Amino acid sequence: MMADYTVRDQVAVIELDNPPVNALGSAVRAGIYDGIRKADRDPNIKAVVICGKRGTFCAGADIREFDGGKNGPWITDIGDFIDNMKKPVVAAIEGFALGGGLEVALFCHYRIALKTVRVGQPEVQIGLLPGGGGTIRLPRATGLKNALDIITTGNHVPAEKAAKMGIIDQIVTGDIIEEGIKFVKSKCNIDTSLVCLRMKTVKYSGDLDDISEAAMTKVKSKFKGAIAPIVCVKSVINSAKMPYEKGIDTEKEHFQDLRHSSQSKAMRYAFFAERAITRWQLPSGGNYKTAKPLPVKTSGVIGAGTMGGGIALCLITSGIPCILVEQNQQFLDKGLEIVKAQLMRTVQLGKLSTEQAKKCFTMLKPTTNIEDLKNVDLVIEAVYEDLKLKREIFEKLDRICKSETILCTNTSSLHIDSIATATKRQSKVVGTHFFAPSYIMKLLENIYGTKTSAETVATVMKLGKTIKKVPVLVGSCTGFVANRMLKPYSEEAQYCLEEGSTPSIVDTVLMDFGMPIGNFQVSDLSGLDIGFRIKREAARKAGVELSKNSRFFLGQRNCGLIEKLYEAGRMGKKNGKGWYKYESLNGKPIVDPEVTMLIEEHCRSLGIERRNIGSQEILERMQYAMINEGFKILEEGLCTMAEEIDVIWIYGFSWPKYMGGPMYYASQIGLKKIYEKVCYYHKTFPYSMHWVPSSLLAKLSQIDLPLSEWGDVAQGRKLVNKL
Ligand SMILES: CCCCCCC[C@H](O)CC(=O)SCCNC(=O)CCNC(=O)[C@H](O)C(C)(C)COP(=O)([O-])OP(=O)([O-])OC[C@H]1O[C@@H](n2cnc3c(N)ncnc32)[C@H](O)[C@@H]1OP(=O)([O-])[O-]
Ligand SMILES: NC(=O)c1ccc[n+]([C@@H]2O[C@H](COP(=O)([O-])OP(=O)(O)OC[C@H]3O[C@@H](n4cnc5c(N)ncnc54)[C@H](O)[C@@H]3O)[C@@H](O)[C@H]2O)c1
Repeated sequence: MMADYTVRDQVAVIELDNPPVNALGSAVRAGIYDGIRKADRDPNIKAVVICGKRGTFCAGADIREFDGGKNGPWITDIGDFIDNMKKPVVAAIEGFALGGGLEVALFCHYRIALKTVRVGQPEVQIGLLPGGGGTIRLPRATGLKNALDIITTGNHVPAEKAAKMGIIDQIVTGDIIEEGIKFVKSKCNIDTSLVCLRMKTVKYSGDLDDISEAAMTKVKSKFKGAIAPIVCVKSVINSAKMPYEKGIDTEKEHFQDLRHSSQSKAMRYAFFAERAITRWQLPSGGNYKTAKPLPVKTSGVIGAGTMGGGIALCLITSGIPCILVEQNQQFLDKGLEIVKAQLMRTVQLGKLSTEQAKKCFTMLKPTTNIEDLKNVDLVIEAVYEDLKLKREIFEKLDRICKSETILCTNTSSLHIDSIATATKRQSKVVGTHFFAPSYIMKLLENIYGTKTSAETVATVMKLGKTIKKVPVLVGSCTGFVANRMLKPYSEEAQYCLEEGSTPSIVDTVLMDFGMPIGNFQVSDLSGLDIGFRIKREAARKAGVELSKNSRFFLGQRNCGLIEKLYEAGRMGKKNGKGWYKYESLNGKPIVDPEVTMLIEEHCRSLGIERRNIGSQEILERMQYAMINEGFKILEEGLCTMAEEIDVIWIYGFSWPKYMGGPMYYASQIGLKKIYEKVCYYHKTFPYSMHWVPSSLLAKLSQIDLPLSEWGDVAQGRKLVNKL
């Protein structure tokens, strides 16, 4: 049994024991169920304490069991039994009480917790609803409003707040089991039916239908396309509408439906993918197990522009003092204003108090003297994307900084070695690629160079977690993984325009698929000048003319629309006109007939016949081109597992988690079909290199292997028979 049963001072102590987080698998549920029945039967037992081993109560149901058919008692059987017990039962909580863990605690007559505890119902984040009575009992403990908020967001609630909300009865200090025993013994003479949540009514104010409608509207706009939040709202509302038993039965039906839904399966995949990517390894052999991160107690950021200011903010809000270096006072003042404004916004959103924000700001030391960085543990460079400038800065840093300092670059495209070779400490140079807006976006693409040490990688992987990002380790190539995959995706979008589509049609197709924002809206946000400059730089490097009227550029298919829009002064949202027009800086994109005319004129001048392109074709071309690139990335060993690519798309480009990421999506469509389509488009568009089929994709399309093994095949760790 995975729950220990001991007796102390006439109190039965049931300790959940399932490493590492006491997940509530079938054996644990059986252990609790047997334990409470044993305690109830035993006349020498006066009360029961339920708690967890290893400093934590329980992180909920064992997610790995959801795909299989393991049985054991249903979780609410435990609740039904406790509800009828005369002996008081207390949940003594330390660490986490999440999902089914909180539900077990809500079955108990009382809940006590250490101050450091966090409780929550995070099921919605894996496409589920609380299926162990959470949607019916939590509203009875804390009222409808709080329960709706906790259950539809999945956010953790700290113990003291949970106590104010009525979820926790008492905050305690000291040994949690001792405290539990002391607490529950003081309740032995109480009529348990009076404190049992089943017997309580759900508190709310206003009209139930209005509350339901408002909650539905909120989740539909906040979690577009996701089913689970909608079902969560329905079930929580049921707690006030239906008798207890009916609410519980309906909740169980909803839970089973969601458990088998494609959305929940994808989100469960994403949950484990996020954890799998922490087990990184370098081609040179170092890995997450053997390498020890260096402490980062102080930091520096160079460049307080779009990215640097946000990066500095990530550091200081995580308690790491930061020296922010700019080239002159004017740029520094401008950068500081942006940092201040972002901090204010954080306060407005309730994420930091004014005092906390003030304290953070004191951790920022602005300067125009790069020499001030001499003693910091780690520096992140975020100056213009200019190799010569970056090399100069790294050469300087190498001279100035203590020998242990790790030097990071936020370059979005340059090879790490091309920067690292400016120093005599290549093992300590690494890419830390943040995504705009750098304070908000969760992805941190960490890039190793040929000589980057495992210790350096371990340090930036740990730093990523410390600053609340999702760090993913990748190898170095032009654009790294995220931007390299984005390129064919965006290029196909532009080709669709010149073949007959429009920005709003393409964007609508993508948003209907589940992307929060379309390709051309993103392009307007980043600024069309960026795309234009990248092409101009490529042309300069190759020593050729950038010709907007040529259908070929560097031997490949070319679409000159960006150049034409740029030339027409359309920079994107920043000047109110790009692929769309905007009435204000915060305005919504509006279809602009001028752009439609510009596209049509572009086609006329190049003799391109326009046609109707269906949404399926738009989706396939953008996504399959990018997925094909993903397989090439795996093949080249720049990622070691397909999960890394999916996490990059979820956190870098907001790919809907309920679709699992592009590689997972490919696995659901079937690699045979993807490969055939890639071959078809390659034949149709022979001048787009991104349609050259990946040989790994070709190989995998002939065998049926789970996604978790694609990286092994790519790297030769798993040999597959030649077909
Ligand atoms: C069929 C019968 C159903 C009964 C009905 C149940 C109804 C219920 O309402 C449904 C649920 O509870 S749904 C559940 C609702 N609960 C949640 O969604 C909570 C999910 N968990 C979390 O949010 C985080 O893990 C914590 C915040 C707990 C710890 O964070 P941290 O300190 O950064 O640690 P970390 O790195 O994150 O995890 C360490 C290791 O533990 C692993 N593992 C963790 N939880 C697991 C689980 N529930 N399961 C399995 N494994 C779980 C994790 O994979 C990793 O191992 P790996 O080998 O490396 O992959
Ligand atoms: N903007 C994005 O969306 C984005 C996303 C990811 C990565 N990046 C990368 O981040 C880096 C910075 O980009 P950005 O958009 O923040 O640029 P930016 O132009 O907004 O900011 C660059 C800043 O660097 C400062 N700077 C230039 N030379 C300096 C020097 N010698 N010493 C100190 N400061 C100096 C400039 O004054 C400017 O404030 C680039 O490498 C870019 O490729 C940008």
